[in-house]
Amino acid sequence: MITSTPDICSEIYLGLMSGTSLDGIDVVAVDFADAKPVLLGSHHDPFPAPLRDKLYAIALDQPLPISAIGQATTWLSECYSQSVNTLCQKLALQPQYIQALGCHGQTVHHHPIAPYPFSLQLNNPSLIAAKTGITTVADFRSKDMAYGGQGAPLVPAFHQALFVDPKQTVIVLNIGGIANISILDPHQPLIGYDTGPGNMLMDAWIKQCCNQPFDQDGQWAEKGRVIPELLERLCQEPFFAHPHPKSTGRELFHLQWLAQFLLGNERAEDIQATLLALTVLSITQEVQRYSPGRLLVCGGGAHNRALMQSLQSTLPLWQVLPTDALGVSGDAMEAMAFAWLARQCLHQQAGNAASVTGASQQAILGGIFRADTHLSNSHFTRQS
Ligand SMILES: Nc1ncnc2c1ncn2[C@@H]1O[C@H](COP(=O)(O)OP(=O)(O)OP(=O)(O)O)[C@@H](O)[C@H]1O
Ligand SMILES: CC(=O)N[C@H]1[C@@H]2OC[C@@H](O2)[C@@H](O)[C@@H]1O[C@H](C)C(=O)O
Repeated sequence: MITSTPDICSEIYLGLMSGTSLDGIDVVAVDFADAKPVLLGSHHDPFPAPLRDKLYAIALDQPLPISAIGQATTWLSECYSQSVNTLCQKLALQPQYIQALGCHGQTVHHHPIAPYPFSLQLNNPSLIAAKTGITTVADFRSKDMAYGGQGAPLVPAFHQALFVDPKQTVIVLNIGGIANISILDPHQPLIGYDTGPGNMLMDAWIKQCCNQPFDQDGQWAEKGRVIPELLERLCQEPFFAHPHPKSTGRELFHLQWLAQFLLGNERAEDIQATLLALTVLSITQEVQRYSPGRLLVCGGGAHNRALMQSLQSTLPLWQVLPTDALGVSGDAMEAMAFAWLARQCLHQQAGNAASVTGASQQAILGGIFRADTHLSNSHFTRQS
């Protein structure tokens, strides 16, 4: 809870992220008045199951009428607005005290290397501005791609602002649906890239085999044994050997991708153990390229005990810690980054790190969709 009412010149921004895991909506309120951003509060809403199914179908290219995509976008944006309004009510925060909301949208397709590259996030920021009364910043990836960048990952610059340490290498590892790393070497330009699957394949496999949304603490994976030949086949995927800058998504790492490597006689829990090993190996082979220091883990995968133990035992020279140990919530990290990116946009500062995405230059990211609360006759009341 906020203990005092902020003044109208506040530095309070909201950030909203719904990531590639498709588990739901994270919204945060952040105060940037001091050198270190302060998380004022957060809220999570799972997606309604039928919306989640629609978003999956769109992301997996299942045949759907275009109207279904339009409707899903409106539905999703109504859910986003509801989550924002719930957080504001929880914190007793009025829209006029909030500078802006940074709303990432829902990635359904990401094709940074293509004849006409694009990264598609479903989002209706005009609707969100209308329903929340908060100026909404959206479409963060397109400008970076217009300059030839990958459009992802965008969080490394925020990781750098939070965690750079003049005395040692710090790598920030986000384990969401996809895993990505930010390499914070005090003597080198910022680097960051996606390493491959985070939880995405493990989630999909346990959903198919056990109808569970995810493998709690990696317990099911721990019941299985890694199949070395399968792991080796999975590691042949060219994405893993590709040099950075690079980024990926559900369009590459899905169950059909996995199916092509299966012989059909494997035990289901052994496959899960092998998928966990793939996540660990694809991360650690990248981390080991850099001089040892601290590996700070955020995203939902930081809750997976088996995954965290395997990371630490594979990287004995590294200190593996959740970012929470340094006072920054790993569950709120990505949404906080989009609050920061919204602020960068309003302050006309760069949001991308060209050394990360490969863009030809830094750029102000995002489009601004203004709230209408200052217009006459708009006694703004939030709509649900
Ligand atoms: N206790 C737990 N044990 C194992 N896995 C967990 C646990 N808690 C969360 N997870 C994993 O974290 C996932 C959600 O992570 P997160 O919210 O970081 O994803 P995201 O924001 O969608 O991803 P991305 O970073 O790709 O955008 C869940 O789908 C699940 O796989
Ligand atoms: C296209 C897209 O949505 N990519 C996500 C995804 O989820 C994790 C990883 O892949 C990262 O590259 C990115 O998200 C974070 C927020 C980023 O841009 O840094």
